[in-house]
Amino acid sequence: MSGPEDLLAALDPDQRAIAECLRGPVRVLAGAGTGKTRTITHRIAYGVRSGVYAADRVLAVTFTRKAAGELQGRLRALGAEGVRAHTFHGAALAQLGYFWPQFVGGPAPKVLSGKVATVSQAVESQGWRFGAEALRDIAAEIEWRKVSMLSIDAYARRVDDRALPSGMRAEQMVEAHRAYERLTDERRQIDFEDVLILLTGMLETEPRAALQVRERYGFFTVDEYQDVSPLQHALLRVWLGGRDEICVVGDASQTIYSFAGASSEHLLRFGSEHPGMRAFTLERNYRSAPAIVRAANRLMRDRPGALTLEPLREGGSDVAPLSWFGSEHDEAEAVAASIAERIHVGVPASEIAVLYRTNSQSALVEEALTRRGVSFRVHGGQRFFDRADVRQVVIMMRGQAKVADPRPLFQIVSDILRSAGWTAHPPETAAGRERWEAMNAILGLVDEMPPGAGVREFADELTARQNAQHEPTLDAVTLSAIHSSKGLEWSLVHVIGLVEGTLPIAYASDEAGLEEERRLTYVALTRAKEELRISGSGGRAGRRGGRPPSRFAAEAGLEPRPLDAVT
Ligand SMILES: Nc1ncnc2c1ncn2[C@@H]1O[C@H](COP(=O)(O)OP(=O)(O)OP(=O)(O)O)[C@@H](O)[C@H]1O
Repeated sequence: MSGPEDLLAALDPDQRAIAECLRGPVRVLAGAGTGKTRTITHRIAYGVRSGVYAADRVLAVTFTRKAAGELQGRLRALGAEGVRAHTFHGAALAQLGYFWPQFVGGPAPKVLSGKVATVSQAVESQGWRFGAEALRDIAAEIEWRKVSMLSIDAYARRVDDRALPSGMRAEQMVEAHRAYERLTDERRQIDFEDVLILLTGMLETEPRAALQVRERYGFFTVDEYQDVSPLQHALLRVWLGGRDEICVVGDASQTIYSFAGASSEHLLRFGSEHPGMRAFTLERNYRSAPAIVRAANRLMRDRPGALTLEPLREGGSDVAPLSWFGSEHDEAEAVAASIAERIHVGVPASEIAVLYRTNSQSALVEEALTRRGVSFRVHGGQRFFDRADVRQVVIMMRGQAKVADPRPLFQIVSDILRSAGWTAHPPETAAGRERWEAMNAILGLVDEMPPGAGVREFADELTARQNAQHEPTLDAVTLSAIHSSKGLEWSLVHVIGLVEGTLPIAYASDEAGLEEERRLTYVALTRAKEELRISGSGGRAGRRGGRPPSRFAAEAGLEPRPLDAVT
């Protein structure tokens, strides 16, 4: 492998200055597509390979397992193997499991996979009945209280300012919180947020535990820092224990989890918490064609903390105005037809995404794509390496690695896939197709192996990817909620449902709510590299209606032309 300096050659001067600033505190304000992930991975790899960081003392933190997997994969590719990339939750869970037997005794309590079932029982124990939606709202409210670090009494003092499910009184909501906590205590269960709360408390009160963590981790990097919650922020502070070896990167315009307690204030006020801060800004956009960057800039113009992106790429066509349809059904059909046509002319399916505000919007597009035989993958569904068929193949590959096999790697791998049911031609059904694409993606990884690699190296690569949840690219169109698309990019992006009531969503009625919807739209638009298509429809499937186009289309300069509009 080349020397550490070569790593810097892949960066522009601004990015390079950040990579070379290896000691904290460092804050990077980076607009969409300006290479912030590239910059922080190179910075970490440069620090490791130049000997400033010991790889096993570096912790890179992100918000989703997918992002952590990506980060881990990119670091590995840059020769920073031993660095850990985790979500806050993943890192906290591992530490809690480690310290609990030492400082509390016995195994750590079981973590609930979700709250709604327990909330439902808690509500029932009070003799109340609420529908499924209200139960989800109560669970979300419990989450919000915990990530905001409010005790139930402190919450009770603020409950009057909170939006509650219809028919629910403020005292009932507070009592629901108490009943939920009683139930989980009795059952010795903890939830997602408790993991962070308990670990933070333990590190604050057990100096020996704090010392161990601080010895273990000396250098912290947090990606997407604009979405840090007060609870995550508190945990980060105890991890640091007064040290300044931290680099945070984020973009206030991409804060899309305020509803769940996140706040870009931590990013914007980082300097007052870390007075020696070295501040950097990245505004050159490498990702998107200029017309896409212009639309994104227009949408965010004059918003607090917004950066103005400078398009670096040249060419590309204009972004077409909002396509407006009579119904969601017609919109889904048109989007699927256009995608099928683009694939037909050679755009890889893996470079196409359909993004939407709420998960329920994907069903019509799924149907329309299935009818056209287009493979797709719903992002946020089952994780690649959790699929039973993929797990089986990984095990078979490890078994095969134990025997000396002189055949070329491609042949060995395709034979194993065949014995797991893979065929050279795709099956017709959607489920069969999904499985086929998964097998194909494994075969595709053979091409990424260095020349001369054998089945043992391949099995090791699969295992490393499995451990890091670093998924291969599937040859399929991605369907994703905008929230889950953060950090990702595709050549062609369709943003559907740009309609008042959907984006912005109906319940975002106050200023803060609308601004969050605007940022969500900004995240969606800035995922596109070459081509961005936006659409909406006046009527809901099966219903007549007259909802107008989203205000954000006009604000981005993409309002429907009068001729396109169907009223
Ligand atoms: N110096 C560079 N030279 C060439 N391409 C670059 C450079 N920096 C970034 N890019 C490209 O720009 C795109 C965006 O980079 P990256 O994914 O790191 O951005 P990001 O800032 O994390 O984006 P976002 O915040 O929107 O998710 C990628 O395709 C990346 O390869």
